[in-house]
Amino acid sequence: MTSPVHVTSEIGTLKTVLLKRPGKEVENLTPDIMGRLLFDDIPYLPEIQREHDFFAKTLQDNGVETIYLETLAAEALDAGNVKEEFLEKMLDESALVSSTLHAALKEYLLSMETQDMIDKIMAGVRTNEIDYKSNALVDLSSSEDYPFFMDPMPNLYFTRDPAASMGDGLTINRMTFAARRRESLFMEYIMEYHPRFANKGVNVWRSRNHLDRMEGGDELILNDHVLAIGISQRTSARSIEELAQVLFAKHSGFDKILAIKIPSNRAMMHLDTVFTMIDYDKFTIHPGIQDNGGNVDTFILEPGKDNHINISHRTDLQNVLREVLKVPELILIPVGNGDAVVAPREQWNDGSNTLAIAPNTVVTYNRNYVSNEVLRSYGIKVIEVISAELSRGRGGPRCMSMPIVREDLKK
Ligand SMILES: NC(=[NH2+])NCCC[C@H](N)C(=O)O
Repeated sequence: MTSPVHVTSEIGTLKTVLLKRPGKEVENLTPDIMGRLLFDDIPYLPEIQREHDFFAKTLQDNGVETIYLETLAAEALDAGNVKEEFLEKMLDESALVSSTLHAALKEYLLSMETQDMIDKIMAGVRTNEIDYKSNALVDLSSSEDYPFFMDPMPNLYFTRDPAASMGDGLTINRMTFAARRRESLFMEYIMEYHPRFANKGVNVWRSRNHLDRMEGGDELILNDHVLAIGISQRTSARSIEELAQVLFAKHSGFDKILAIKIPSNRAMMHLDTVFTMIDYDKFTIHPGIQDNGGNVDTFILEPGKDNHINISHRTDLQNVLREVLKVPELILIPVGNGDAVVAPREQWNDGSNTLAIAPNTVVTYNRNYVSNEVLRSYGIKVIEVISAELSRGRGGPRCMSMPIVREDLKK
């Protein structure tokens, strides 16, 4: 039986991708909370939706099936008859102050159609939506008028992060920040109950029930044997080692992981903000992750004797990639042409966050025009999408897409 999840590279022709159309959650941001919710500005909803629809249409026009997180989530709950169970878990994870509020929100949300309930949970629940007066001391004594009972989840349109396809399976991730932690619950239920995925042999290599963090923006599938995973603000070294244990023991097909250490800061939160694969022998790179000699700390994890993991340390990333990919030459293309102003500007707007939809063909933001021209000068086919509002969330085409099926690469 072929698995409904199948991704053995970053660049194989993209067949099916998971998206989330930005909804009210991106408008439920205020200057007071946007920093905590990992936004730098507040998108204009009709425009961000128009841009996202354009992104989806671009993928469809190139033969990609687009499926939507919000739709699959509602279908999964109905198919599994688990609407109430899901809601209970979601409320448990929503930092509610009291059990009476829990009960009130449960009644409010459960009375909705499943799709409306999902959309509402994603958008957030305002305090003025239900008639509820808290008698908890924390509320009675609080001088702050916080407007939400349940916070919005504005980062959901970055479907790449809460889960990541890997071979015939995926990781469902424990997210770093509380602002995004509930997001991966949707994927857990989709894999468990949606008829497209449930009981179809999809391996969950790592579940969200871990203490250590991992996010899909750090997880790159270099080929059917080799992964690159960022040690970053969002993914810990420990979780990479834990994942390696599982992948090596369970005959996943993956027998090498390059753990690439990148600076831990907001601009470079995930490996895919500074490094993405474009072709068999080409990558984008933000020069900011290399030292003056072009070095990057890279650790190679491989299966050793008796379930041990052998780890070797290298700094010559370019050579390491050339060796593991078995290509005669390997090209690292600098975002913004490496210019001292253009590179950090375009990287900030995800100039190196390319989404390959086939070898040598990428989707990128139009605003990163310098990087796009550099890519074209290497003979790469660059398909641009509009990006004024989408980029305000600090994620690009790769972050906004979670491949479900890619064609295998020809050997
Ligand atoms: N794979 C990525 N680079 N995702 C970008 C996610 C951006 C999001 N605002 C966050 O901070 O989490």
